[in-house]
Amino acid sequence: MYIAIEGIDTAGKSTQINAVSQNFPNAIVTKEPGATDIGKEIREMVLSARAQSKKAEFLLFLADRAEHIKEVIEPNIQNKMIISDRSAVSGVAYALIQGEIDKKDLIELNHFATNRVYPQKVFLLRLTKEALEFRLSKKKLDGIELRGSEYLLKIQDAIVEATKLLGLELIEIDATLTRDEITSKILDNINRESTN
Ligand SMILES: Nc1ncnc2c1ncn2[C@@H]1O[C@H](COP(=O)(O)OP(=O)(O)OP(=O)(O)O)[C@@H](O)[C@H]1O
Ligand SMILES: Cc1cn([C@H]2C[C@H](O)[C@@H](COP(=O)(O)O)O2)c(=O)[nH]c1=O
Repeated sequence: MYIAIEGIDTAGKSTQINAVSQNFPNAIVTKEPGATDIGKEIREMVLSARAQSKKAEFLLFLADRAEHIKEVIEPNIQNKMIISDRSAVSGVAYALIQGEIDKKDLIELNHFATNRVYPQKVFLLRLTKEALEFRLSKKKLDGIELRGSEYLLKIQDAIVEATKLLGLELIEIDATLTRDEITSKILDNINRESTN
């Protein structure tokens, strides 16, 4: 099974991936951007937010995604549990908010990059404005986080739209619950699927 943990910056994705993966010792734990050699270089470029063109930024994320699908997802999707920190859903959501690329093109370009290989389940960790601002205040912000909480909250809504546009299953979880409560909700959902 290929699952993606989605959410805006500081929603608790890494925390949950660490906890959930303890229950799947053979799982492939991966992320976008930056899981492959080329992806690591792309990650540095995009997080410094140097691209003047939003289209260039989108295409860099898409190049990272194509490499990730080819190197990490496709070789493992048949027989391994894959747990990914972000996915094409983030790609579509961030680009929806930029507004420079037509929705239909966004989806088609992602189909092209991914060979239509997508997560079977997308878990969205949903933050409140207060919790987001508190968590941002506790860390050194990268170029994208410096765009601010209003921007990130729009992305959170766009994640829901992106999941629908891609036709994927979305499970929303309140990211202000305790770490253990969130982990249990994710595991219950995954296990419910595998016993059906
Ligand atoms: N359920 C929770 N309750 C309170 N704090 C939490 C919870 N989950 C994570 N945190 C804290 O919030 C901060 C961000 O968590 P984490 O790094 O897991 O988020 P992230 O979504 O991976 O962030 P980013 O996208 O910025 O890398 C950390 O300080 C973490 O300890
Ligand atoms: C996949 C993807 C990501 N982003 C943004 C989202 C975050 O601000 C960063 C990634 O940082 P993280 O610490 O790994 O969460 O990149 C984006 O704008 N477009 C994308 O396709």
